[in-house]
Amino acid sequence: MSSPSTPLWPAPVATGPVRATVPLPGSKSVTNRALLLAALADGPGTVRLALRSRDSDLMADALRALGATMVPSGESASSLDWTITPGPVTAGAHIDVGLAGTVMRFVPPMAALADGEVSFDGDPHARKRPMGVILGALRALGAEVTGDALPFTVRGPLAGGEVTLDASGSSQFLSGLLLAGARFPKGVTIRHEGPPVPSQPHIRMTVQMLREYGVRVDDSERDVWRVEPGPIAARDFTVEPDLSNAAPFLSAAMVTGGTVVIPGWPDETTQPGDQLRQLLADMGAAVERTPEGLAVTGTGRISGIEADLRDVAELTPTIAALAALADSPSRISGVAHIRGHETDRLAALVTEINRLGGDANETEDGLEIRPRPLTGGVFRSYADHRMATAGAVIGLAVPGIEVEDIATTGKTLPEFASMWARMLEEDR
Ligand SMILES: O=C(O)C1=C[C@@H](OP(=O)(O)O)[C@@H](O)[C@H](O)C1
Ligand SMILES: C=C(OP(=O)(O)O)C(=O)O
Repeated sequence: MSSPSTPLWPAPVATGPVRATVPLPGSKSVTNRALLLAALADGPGTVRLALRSRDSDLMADALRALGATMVPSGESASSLDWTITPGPVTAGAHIDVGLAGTVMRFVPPMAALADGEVSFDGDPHARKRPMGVILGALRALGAEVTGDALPFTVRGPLAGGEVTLDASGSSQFLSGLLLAGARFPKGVTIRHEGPPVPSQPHIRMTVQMLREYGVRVDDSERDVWRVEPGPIAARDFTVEPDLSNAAPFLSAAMVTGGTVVIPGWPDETTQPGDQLRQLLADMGAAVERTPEGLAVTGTGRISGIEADLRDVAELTPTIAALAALADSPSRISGVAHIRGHETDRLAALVTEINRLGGDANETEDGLEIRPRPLTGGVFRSYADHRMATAGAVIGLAVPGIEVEDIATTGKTLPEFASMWARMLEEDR
């Protein structure tokens, strides 16, 4: 059970319909791509409104260790601007990836540009996250790599060229190779062979951002991506709000029958969190773009959902939390690979929902969740930010929920607990 090192957070129960406007800091996925592209660019550039969180700090530290000069300015609790001056990618560093998929999958291909060894390790659970596919690809492209999981070392330089891999375990295997690929002497051509690649919007995010940084990318053939060798153009880049982190706040509107507005919701975006507009509507919310931002209004009743979440896998914990509070059964499919996320999310969600008296089970590639009254108790987070926020969502409606280690939300949203409290106090 819990120990003093993982304190319990009494999840606040909503006393009425939530009415709040919740500005969100920058997207983790966009921030960490932009920082890396800026560090590989052909001159100094800026990344504005970057997320400030554990995952983005780890990325900044890694880029510094590999030779980039990273100067922060305009810092607030959860946001800052970076001025980044690239340098030659240097060997000899040890990189701590924490539990960040974007650091453990995006940085090794960049490290393979160095003329010498770079070593990697991370949190205990990071050693369990799948790495073999991308490390095998780096070997095939000419780098020397020890190990198939963390800890490992990468020794470049590599030539680049063509590689075939199975990215069904994580879209990040593709994104990592594509992001640094323009700097490989031969560029990179990646052919995916295997079951469908998850989190496709994140691959589109990678391709679009590469193009915005002046890189030529051909994604015209299904399951094949080609990045031409050439410079990455330095630029001034501004990060969008994190739409996946909007999920628990918008869920609060659904659970309490209130309204939550997220300012700055982009008209067009590659972020998978944009699909919350449809998913929450399917579960019974009214979703509206207003001049103030995206407004989600709930009725207090939540409909169960049948959804393939393969493209938006990182939303699964929040959707499962809503499903546990719904008045009809839910079936979530397409997300077998989230067993390799921050924790085995399918096992964790079933264990925690059922511990509260719920009725959930794993399927081969997802979850089934049937309505049942829940009771208070400990909701474990497994060092997973999205498990912690899922517990907070359930706690709005179920008295006595105590979320273990709410500070783990610092992975992508260090201010979560105070933002949650402010949302519940606010009355627009
Ligand atoms: O590239 C990215 O920024 C991400 C890709 C996805 O990974 P998977 O493809 O492993 O699901 C997503 O779940 C993760 O939160 C962020
Ligand atoms: C899967 C996630 O993160 P990571 O970038 O560590 O893979 C997530 O944020 O839900």
